[in-house]
Amino acid sequence: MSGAATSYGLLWRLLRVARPSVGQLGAAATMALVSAAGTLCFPLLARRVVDQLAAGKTDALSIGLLAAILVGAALASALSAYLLACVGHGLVARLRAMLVDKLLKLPVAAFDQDSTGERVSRVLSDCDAISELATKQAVNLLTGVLLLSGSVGVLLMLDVRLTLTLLGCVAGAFCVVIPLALLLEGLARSTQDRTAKLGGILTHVFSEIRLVKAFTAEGRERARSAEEIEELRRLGLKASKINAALEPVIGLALTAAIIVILVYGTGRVSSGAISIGTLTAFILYIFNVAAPLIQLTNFAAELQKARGASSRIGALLDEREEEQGAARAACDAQDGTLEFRGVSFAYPGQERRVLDGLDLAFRPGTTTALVGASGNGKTTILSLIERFYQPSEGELLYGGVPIGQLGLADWRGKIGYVAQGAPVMPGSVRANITYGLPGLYTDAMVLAAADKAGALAFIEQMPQGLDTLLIEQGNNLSGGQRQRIAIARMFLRNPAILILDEATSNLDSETEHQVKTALEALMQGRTNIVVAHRLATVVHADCIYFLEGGKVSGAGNHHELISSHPYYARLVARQFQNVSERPAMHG
Ligand SMILES: Nc1ncnc2c1ncn2[C@@H]1O[C@H](COP(=O)(O)OP(=O)(O)OP(=O)(O)O)[C@@H](O)[C@H]1O
Repeated sequence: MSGAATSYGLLWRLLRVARPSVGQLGAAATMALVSAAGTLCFPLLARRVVDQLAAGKTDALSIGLLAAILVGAALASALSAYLLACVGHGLVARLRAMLVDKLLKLPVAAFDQDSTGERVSRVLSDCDAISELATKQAVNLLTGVLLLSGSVGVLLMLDVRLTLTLLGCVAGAFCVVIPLALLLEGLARSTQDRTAKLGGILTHVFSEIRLVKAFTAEGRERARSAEEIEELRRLGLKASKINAALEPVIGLALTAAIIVILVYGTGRVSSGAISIGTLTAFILYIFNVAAPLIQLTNFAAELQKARGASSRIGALLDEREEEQGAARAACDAQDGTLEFRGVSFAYPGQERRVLDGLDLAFRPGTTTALVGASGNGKTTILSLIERFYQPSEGELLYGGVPIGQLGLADWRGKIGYVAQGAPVMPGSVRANITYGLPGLYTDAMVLAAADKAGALAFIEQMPQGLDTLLIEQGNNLSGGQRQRIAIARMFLRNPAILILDEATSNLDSETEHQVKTALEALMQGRTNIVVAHRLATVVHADCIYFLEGGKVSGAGNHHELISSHPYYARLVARQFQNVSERPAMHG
């Protein structure tokens, strides 16, 4: 299939799934046709009235009819515009909801690219282009064709020579106008792309504003945006130049057409070939011919825009979704050992293996620690457990069943992950503690969980307690408070597999003790996986995996590793001698 056919096919596919209301669209088209018919009749009636006036007669009925047609056409046009807006807004809303749904179903890997934010906002605004084409432009095409063919038909009946003169004038004018209009459309598209790019850059900058300010990188960011802003200025200026030229060109062309028709037409009136009313009708029909031609030019431009938009949306809709797995439920924690068997992994699009033939076992009722210098794949192991990525080789088994065969939601429901940064979502403290949990929780249950996590005291001190709103990224909470909210969530979630990414690293010693006690209670009977940055955290683990270069270079409990793994023994000696040497782990 050719590229053009594919993009038209995509456009059609999107229109079908967005289901514009056929009833409303039909009513809008009918109203637009009524308005076009009124516009078409108006010059003919005006001709009659003018001829009557020229003959010294006044016909109240004709004048009344003329006024009624004018008002009726205007009302029908307004109603059509309103109905089209209704259809358009509904269509955009459905397309956007569909895209958001799709985005939520994409795997984590789809969001690893740098331009994700820009792509998402671009695609969401692309919906407008599809809606514009399906509603306003489709009806414009219909009325445009009707008005143009109707007008030309009527004019030919009135006077063939004058009609050909008129068409020649209008065609000449459009030879200049159409290229300018298409150029303008291209510029509008480039402007949209650049605006989306600038939006992407600024979203990044402001979500990491602390980093920018801490490193006094305002100048660098200003320069980065300045490039886009300058390009937008250049595009805007170009568009303004064309716009500035376009209006006078259209004005001049129409005036020239009127003059030609007047000069030529007056001669025809003098010779008695046509009446003065017919000449008036001709002048009025100039607009009936010019307006649809402008509409058709717009339609061509909007069609190009919608094709571009639909190919971007189509590409997103065709992206592979996260595998949901079979409906098979995961087994219970008691018999569910989580195993990595010969697991290797390279991030999508990269050759380097971050994990290389790993064999790991995480047993129920035990705590397993992952230890290793920074960048050795600890977080990657957690991502594979969460099924954010698929292993390149080997498999993960739970209770002997490959985890890919388990229902994804069921599987993730078994895991509780307390991430290092403990991100929070915008919303109340209550909404954050119960985030993603099915069922209803009473305040008493939420507060009991907060109490166990050592979060009760600071929640009670907040102005609205559980109803206090946490702003974006939880900036009105300290790191330790965010972590305790995340831990409280775990108490309610009650997961079979508990992943702690050094969950107590952000707490002061008093709270740390409190949370550790609570965590110990929480960890009872679960499969606990701890990513440790401080060796003190792993001393009591049942098993420690020491990761180096994507492989396990040592496994065993603390004492076993001290005797079998010289590097581990050296780190322990150094860290327990001098706590300040902790960063050695992050070598
Ligand atoms: N989304 C990604 N795309 C490509 N490479 C990645 C991605 N995430 C991590 N990596 C790379 O994979 C390697 C392992 O990263 P990982 O985050 O698993 O290490 P880590 O042991 O958890 O480090 P740390 O202790 O600093 O958190 C690193 O070299 C990192 O650059």
